[in-house]
Amino acid sequence: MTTPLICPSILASDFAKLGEEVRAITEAGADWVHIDVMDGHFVPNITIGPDVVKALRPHSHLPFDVHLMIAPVDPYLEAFRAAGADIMSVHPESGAHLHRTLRQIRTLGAKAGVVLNPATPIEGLEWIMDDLDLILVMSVNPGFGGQSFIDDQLRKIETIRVKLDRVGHPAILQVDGGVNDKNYHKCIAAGATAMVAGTAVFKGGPSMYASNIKTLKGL
Ligand SMILES: O=C(CO)[C@H](O)[C@H](O)COP(=O)(O)O
Ligand SMILES: [Fe+2]
Repeated sequence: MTTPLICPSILASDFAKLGEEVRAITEAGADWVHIDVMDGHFVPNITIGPDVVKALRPHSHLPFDVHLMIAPVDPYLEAFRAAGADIMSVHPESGAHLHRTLRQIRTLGAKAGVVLNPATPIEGLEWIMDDLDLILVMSVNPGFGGQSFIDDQLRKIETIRVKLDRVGHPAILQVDGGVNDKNYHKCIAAGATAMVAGTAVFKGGPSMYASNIKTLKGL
């Protein structure tokens, strides 16, 4: 079994100390920094904009994995890329032309990800495979941290894993929402290669980050 990438979601960090928190997870062995961008319209919560991403950029050399939960998303891609986003993941529901959006992300020099909500079917993936670096399966409905993992989504991960392997597609298969020390191994067994975790990484404060990350890696 391969060791998954751990992508702590800073949504669960102390927002009064964001720079410190990003440095702390970087030193604790995180692979990517997952940044949840919410607009209070596509999802019922408001979080981080490009200026905050830009301010955080000097605090870590790790890839910034920016999960865009905003609609429309297209007008903001350039700003997030300029602010330091390395991976930008979008929901099909956040714009009329997903294919164009994914191409635009790559044209900007970032890796392109598509995010599937719990109710979003996987059938549409077939037509965007050539334009994808990452597929993110949401194991909660997006909008908030600290929700419970929806077990059904393991079947979605498994199905996508089979499809990727069948054609040798190199996309990263990421899971986001409610990932913890009780279910991480199920995500890995289903074929996920990257796991987002907010609550499970930040619980216990900075002295726990390294051991929390190690646990999720199965080490
Ligand atoms: O995209 C998200 C919510 O929309 C977050 O990345 C996710 O909820 C992570 O937090 P937790 O691990 O606490 O569930
Ligand atoms: Fe997320």
